[in-house]
Amino acid sequence: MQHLKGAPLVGFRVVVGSDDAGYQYKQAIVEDLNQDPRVAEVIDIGVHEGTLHEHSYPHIGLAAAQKVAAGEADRAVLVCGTGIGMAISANKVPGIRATVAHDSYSVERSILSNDCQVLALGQRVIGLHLARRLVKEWLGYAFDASTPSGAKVAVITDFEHSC
Ligand SMILES: O=C(CO)[C@H](O)COP(=O)(O)O
Repeated sequence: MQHLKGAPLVGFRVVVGSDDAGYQYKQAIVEDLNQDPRVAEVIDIGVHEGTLHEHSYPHIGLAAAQKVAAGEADRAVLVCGTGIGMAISANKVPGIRATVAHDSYSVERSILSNDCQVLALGQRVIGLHLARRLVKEWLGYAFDASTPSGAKVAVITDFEHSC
């Protein structure tokens, strides 16, 4: 992902995943991201039609977060019934900051305050149009480690490194 101050963000590699309860929204989000000029690569890690029940939210949430932590993707968007299980799972991977966010302000702050790489959404909680809009907005924000928020996020990173 390229981030030149003041210029639009481009070149995102985004992992997208869901369990069976988030499959419909995941498909729509994959389609949107494939059309988004800011996105260089969409990595759909499932679930897929025909194997909807093969993997549950922890499998997908952990696998997506591992890709981000390994530097194979910049961000991940994950959908389950509530988003909660995906966020909990993704947060177990060292270096990952994942959150559920179902409103514009929280989506904005999840990047600008918290440098979250993972956005989790609940298909059983919000409407499809809002989910799609939130993902679009989410790609418009970049964290700036030189702001006061940078030092706060660094406390979390330092703690992880000390464990
Ligand atoms: O929302 C979920 C986890 O947070 C998941 O889609 C459904 O989980 P379940 O209620 O345990 O089936």
